[in-house]
Amino acid sequence: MGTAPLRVGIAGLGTVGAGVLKLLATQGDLLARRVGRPMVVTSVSARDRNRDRGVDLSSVRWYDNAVDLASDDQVDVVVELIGGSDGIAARTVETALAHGKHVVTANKALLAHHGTALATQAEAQGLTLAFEAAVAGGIPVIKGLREGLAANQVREVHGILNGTCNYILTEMRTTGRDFGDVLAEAQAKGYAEADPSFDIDGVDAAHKLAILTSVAFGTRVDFANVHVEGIRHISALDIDYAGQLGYRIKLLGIARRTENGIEQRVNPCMVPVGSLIAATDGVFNAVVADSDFADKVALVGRGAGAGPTASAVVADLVDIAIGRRTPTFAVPAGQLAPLTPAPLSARRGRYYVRLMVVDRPGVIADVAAALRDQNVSMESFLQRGRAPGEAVPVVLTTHDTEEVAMLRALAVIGGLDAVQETPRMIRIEDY
Ligand SMILES: NC(=O)C1=CN([C@@H]2O[C@H](COP(=O)(O)OP(=O)(O)OC[C@H]3O[C@@H](n4cnc5c(N)ncnc54)[C@H](O)[C@@H]3O)[C@@H](O)[C@H]2O)C=CC1
Ligand SMILES: N[C@@H](CC=O)C(=O)O
Ligand code: NA
Repeated sequence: MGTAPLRVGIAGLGTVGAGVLKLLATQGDLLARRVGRPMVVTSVSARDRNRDRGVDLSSVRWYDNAVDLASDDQVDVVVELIGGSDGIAARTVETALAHGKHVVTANKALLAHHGTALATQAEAQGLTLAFEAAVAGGIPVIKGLREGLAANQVREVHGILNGTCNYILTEMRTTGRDFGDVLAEAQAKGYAEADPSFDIDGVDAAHKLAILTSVAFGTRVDFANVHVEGIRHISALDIDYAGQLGYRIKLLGIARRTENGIEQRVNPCMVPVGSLIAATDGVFNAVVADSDFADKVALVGRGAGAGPTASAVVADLVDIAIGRRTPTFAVPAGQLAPLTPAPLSARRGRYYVRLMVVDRPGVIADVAAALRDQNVSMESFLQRGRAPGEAVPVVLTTHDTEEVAMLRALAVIGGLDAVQETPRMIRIEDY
């Protein structure tokens, strides 16, 4: 350590990279006072050298190839802000570690796929691999879990982990705007991934959940065992019915310890209107950890965007500058346990179902019979208006039931002549 500057190389100068440059330029004095030495950007790499990023880079070394930056001997820490699970981002991080440099990254895709291996590589050399920005943007959720809740056994972590989806669902509900329009706006604001299908298909939230699970439960990062559903099929009709029933629809990530193993899933859920999760709107994320001694702890904040994400990146740089070190995923990488996945079909809980049903006598009796045959008990039933001979929405909610029974009943219901579209099922979580 000492008072020598911490020399930072930044690979990737897009939304987050430019945000980090701006933050370091703005807060330089404050940070130097806090860590006892300056943090200096010595090298950068991006695709377009000529783009104006609002910061003078004339005295900074420029690399067309980020992998070359990763072996620059005037760099102590490589900040990887390119993105992608493989390719250039992975090679940059591996090269940096191989050259004895600490790494800070916001790249959840990379960590979800290679987190355990990279942590092993970093820890073997006494290096830091830090990623606060990778999960829930500016919210200090990794530090909160890993350091703040270090004394606890975590039972469950759940929350809103994708700002783009939450922004879309919020705008659709409050303004009635079209899905595609709102997505374009989220992209313009710098919230979405380079390929926004990662956001709307739930993959980005699943990457983050896989990382959270590892930190919370001391298991190897296991993205392959996350059940993933996105928000493409959520219609204005479902959002409206959710409101009538006293719920909001949110895309949630849930990691839960069960008697069958650890359940990891990302899917749209209905949550009660009065809950913290329901009240978390727009680009905000919320993460709730339930643990044995601390009980429930909730963190809420901006999950995407230049400023909040840069704040998390620089917080990791502060740790490196002052020599504050912890195992990458809370437990030394070599001691992370393999994850035993709990089958999602074992979930017990309530369900919302929407059917598009031809309005004719006897149909509802057939639906009710299919539910009865699987021991699924109905809690409420809604059919508004009549349109004899035409398809009308029919909505029902269930009491607690096993997912496997629900799915069997829906397979029968979906096969009825009078049911016109694939039944839509949304899990209800009483958070
Ligand atoms: N945008 C956000 O709100 C958040 C983004 N992240 C993550 O941060 C990372 C960066 O995201 P954004 O800044 O939004 O992306 P972006 O697309 O705005 O920026 C990517 C940067 O990487 C550079 N790049 C691409 N290929 C390159 C190559 N071969 N060599 C050198 N540079 C290359 C581009 O020129 C660009 O400067 C991703 O991993 C993303 O998932 C994490 C949290 C929030
Ligand atoms: N695309 C992501 C960015 C932050 O991780 C999101 O929308 O949450
Ligand atoms: Na974070």
